[in-house]
Amino acid sequence: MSGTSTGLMPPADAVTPVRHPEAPAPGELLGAHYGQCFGCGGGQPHGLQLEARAGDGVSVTAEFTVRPAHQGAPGLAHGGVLATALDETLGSLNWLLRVVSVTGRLETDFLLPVPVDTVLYLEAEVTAVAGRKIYSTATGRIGGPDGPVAVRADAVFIEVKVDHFIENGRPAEIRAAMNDPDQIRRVRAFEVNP
Ligand SMILES: CCCCCCCC/C=C\CCCCCCCC(=O)SCCNC(=O)CCNC(=O)[C@H](O)C(C)(C)COP(=O)(O)OP(=O)(O)OC[C@H]1O[C@@H](n2cnc3c(N)ncnc32)[C@H](O)[C@@H]1OP(=O)(O)O
Repeated sequence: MSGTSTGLMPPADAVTPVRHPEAPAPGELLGAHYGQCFGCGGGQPHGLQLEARAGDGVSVTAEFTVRPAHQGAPGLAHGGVLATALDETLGSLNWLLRVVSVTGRLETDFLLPVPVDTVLYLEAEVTAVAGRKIYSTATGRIGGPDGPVAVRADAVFIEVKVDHFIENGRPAEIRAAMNDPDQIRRVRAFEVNP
């Protein structure tokens, strides 16, 4: 773990992450966890529409194409959008652990500017688990797996129950999600009785 903040250092009792036996096979597309998610949902026209695939062990890969709606400076991706791409890729590690978790801390290094039309190739892996704390790291490369690293992040995600969303989300969206069979099916991948 190369995080520089104290909260990103796994404690001494942290353990090696274990891929869930029913995790999607390496290479399998993971799909959106929520259709209206700004990071991965197909229902957000200006969203990132990031597509993640299961990797080996507790890892994922993902691709995100930078579009004009994602600009900060002329012709360049906004840093917050790039942080979102890293956050979303790290969040999709949930599918490999079969645990629901949310970002507690995300530390991002921006190493190169990322032009519009770039395909950002992302890789993320869980490095350690300590109780509810899931430590992970990610990189984003320009153009493909052998491209130069433009952004990188270290994170700690915190495991939550599905109730976290039910209790905190706006009621209208929660009701709609609970009435959507696709959404319930996705949640069942994490918990039997959401
Ligand atoms: C049918 C209904 C439909 C539902 C559909 C749902 C589908 C779901 C599927 C998949 C979802 C995946 C979504 C991924 C999306 C991409 C990722 C995001 O952007 S997530 C959004 C941004 N993040 C937040 O909004 C978190 C806001 N924060 C919180 O809610 C709380 O602070 C929370 C849950 C993180 C922790 O609160 P506590 O009260 O549960 O727990 P405490 O006791 O504070 O912390 C537990 C342990 O974690 C450490 N911790 C907490 N925050 C930390 C931090 N910031 N840095 C380091 N450690 C932290 C603490 O020190 C503690 O550690 P010690 O067990 O004592 O050793």
